Amino acid sequence: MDIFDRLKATAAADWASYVEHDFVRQMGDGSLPQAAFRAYLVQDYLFLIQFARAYALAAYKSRTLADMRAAKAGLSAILDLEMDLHVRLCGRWGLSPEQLEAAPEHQATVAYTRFVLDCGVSGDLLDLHVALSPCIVGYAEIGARLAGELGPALDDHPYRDWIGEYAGQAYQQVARDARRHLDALAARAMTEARFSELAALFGQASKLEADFWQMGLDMPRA
Ligand SMILES: Cc1ncc(CO)c(N)n1
Repeated sequence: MDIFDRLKATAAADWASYVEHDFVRQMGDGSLPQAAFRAYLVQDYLFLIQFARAYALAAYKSRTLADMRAAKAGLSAILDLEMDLHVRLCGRWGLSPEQLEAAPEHQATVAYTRFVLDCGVSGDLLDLHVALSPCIVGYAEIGARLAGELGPALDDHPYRDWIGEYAGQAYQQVARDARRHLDALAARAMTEARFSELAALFGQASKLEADFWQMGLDMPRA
């Protein structure tokens, strides 16, 4: 069992509230209203801008080149891979990257991103990577699960671009690397006494992910 599986098992209920959220279920069966998906995706763009800062902070907090390269990989996954999806999908709805960047941040976006940034500022590199891990590994898990359930039906599914992106080779590899790096970091920096603190951070980040999905469901109705 790697550190990620241990964290997930310890924060099992919070993890389930995230990866099995109604938003995810509705995205999978195609019943998610497009307005909810749009509201979510615009906020997710703002979320990614803050997460890019969190990876830059991880580079700053790195004392080894290996840690710095892992932070750089996270930063480029956001700037060079993931954000393209948002720009492409929002472009179809007539939204430019400038308009996305200028959108007001929802409280759920502020809460989650600033929580993670604070974990990095007040803690060390392990705290920061633990707080970041539900994001990257969770989306890889959700994407792979939905793609697996849909099989060939993914081809003409309303959310095929999103599911395909997170189930795709490139993203899956980023998540595997992030998971391996977290394990190496824990082997170096974690004491058993610290584990419950880290599990609490992990559980909190998972809850904030669930709140982020919920924001997507609630916003069009607000
Ligand atoms: C809210 C959220 N969590 C995780 C990811 C995956 O990077 C994302 N794009 N957005």
